[in-house]
Amino acid sequence: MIDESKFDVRLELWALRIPRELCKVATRLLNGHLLDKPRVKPITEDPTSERNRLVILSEKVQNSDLSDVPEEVLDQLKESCKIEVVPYSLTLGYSYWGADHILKQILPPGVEVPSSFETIGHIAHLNIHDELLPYKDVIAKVIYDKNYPRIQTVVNKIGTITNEFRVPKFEVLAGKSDMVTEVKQYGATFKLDYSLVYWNSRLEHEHIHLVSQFQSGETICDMFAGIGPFAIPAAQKGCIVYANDLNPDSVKYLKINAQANKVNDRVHAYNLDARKFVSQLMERPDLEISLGSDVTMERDFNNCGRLSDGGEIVKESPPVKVQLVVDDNASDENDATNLLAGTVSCLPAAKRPLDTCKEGEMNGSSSKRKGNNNKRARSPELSCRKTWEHIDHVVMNLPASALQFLDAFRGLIQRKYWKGLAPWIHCYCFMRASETRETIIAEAESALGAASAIKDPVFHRVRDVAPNKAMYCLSFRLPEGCFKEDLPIGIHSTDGDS
Ligand SMILES: C[S@@+](CC[C@H](N)C(=O)[O-])C[C@H]1O[C@@H](n2cnc3c(N)ncnc32)[C@H](O)[C@@H]1O
Repeated sequence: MIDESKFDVRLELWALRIPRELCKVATRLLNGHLLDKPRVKPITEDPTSERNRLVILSEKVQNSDLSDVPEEVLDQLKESCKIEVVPYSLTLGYSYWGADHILKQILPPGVEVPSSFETIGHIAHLNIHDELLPYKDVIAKVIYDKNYPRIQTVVNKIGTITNEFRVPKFEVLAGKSDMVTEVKQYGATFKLDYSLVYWNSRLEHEHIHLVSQFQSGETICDMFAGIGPFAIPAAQKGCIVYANDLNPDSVKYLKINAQANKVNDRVHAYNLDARKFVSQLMERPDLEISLGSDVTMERDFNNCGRLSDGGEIVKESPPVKVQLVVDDNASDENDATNLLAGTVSCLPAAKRPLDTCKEGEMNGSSSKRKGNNNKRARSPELSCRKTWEHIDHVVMNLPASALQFLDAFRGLIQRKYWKGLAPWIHCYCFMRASETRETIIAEAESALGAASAIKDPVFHRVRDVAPNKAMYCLSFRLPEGCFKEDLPIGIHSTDGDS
């Protein structure tokens, strides 16, 4: 498909034939007059003799009398050996040139050369503009050739993302059709199927920036967790994370990743709509049963269900409404399955309130621990979370609509059960040129309910996503006005009451 010989550039140069033991001396003396091309060594074998080497001179040395090299340099060289000047031909071919150079020659003049791409493990993700689509195969081939073996699959995004899982459609343009890959971020490993789940390598700094605000031992609720780029590092830091995603494939990989990073006893995975998830997590159950053993009880999960082997959500019946005390000891196996199956072990309700579950007691101080997180002993305190009593941080990374999901918090928390400060909400959103911080806050407050003024909001610019559109994170403490007792009569959470 590519005629590689078209990229050959032949250079006619001069070289010095010298005894091989003088290579070092010659290189030092001829500094500034040697061939200077990336990835090409200026000293090479002499095809006529084992005992000699050829020292290739720069293109600036144009004559065999070496008149372009200062006389004192030549004199010093001549003191060491007899100098023989020989012609030297060098061909810089397809394998020599970078993708940018080759694509510039292939593509029409004036177009932007698409030689950069997002890397997801072994996959290169291109967004080829319409005008360059006729060249998509050759572009992919060049990018593949120039980045192999690091890159083994080159894909192009087709159309715009329309599905709720935020997963683009891709066509594989070069290399193997394997979309399951592995990404490393700040010491964590993430396995994912890029054709089935959301992933954005450009958010790496943001993931770690947000997690840096969490303290070991805190409870985190991640409403749109994906495959776990907030959840896993937070758990590695010593947090207990309740992580949810509507996409069953994301939950599948979230659990795989929790296991692979040895934090599966700290990450509890759910496959629910985010509104239902927070309401089930933060609303106090009707009836508290504390049996002091692992007696299995059923719980009303309303319209949610468990993950079947095929990944669909299976509805359970009959519903029995009891308190959910999360069985963290079951988390090694499969949290989503345990919880969503409607069968949970009712462990002893926390013997101590949450705020006594301190870092050092919980896990031997994971943040200070060197090396692998899994070396800590499993602690019974991992089971002590009552999420309707306290959650420290809620992460909402679905920028296109997370603000609207804030309505899930209306009247959700009951002050009489809640312990400590209201949770921090970290709500990602887009801000267009026509919008301001004030309009974003107004939208958030409207979703939270009329009585809920957001105090001391913190805006953090994440990245520009288009010329007139930036991604932000709006952080604030859930306003007091959202507590059930303070809600004006008639305003309720949209999903928590079902
Ligand atoms: C922008 S991605 C962010 C994922 C992850 N936090 C990250 O940073 O990679 C948004 C995620 O929300 C999930 N999602 C979309 N709608 C949802 C809903 N109604 N409830 C729960 N999750 C949802 C998608 O499947 C997707 O994984």
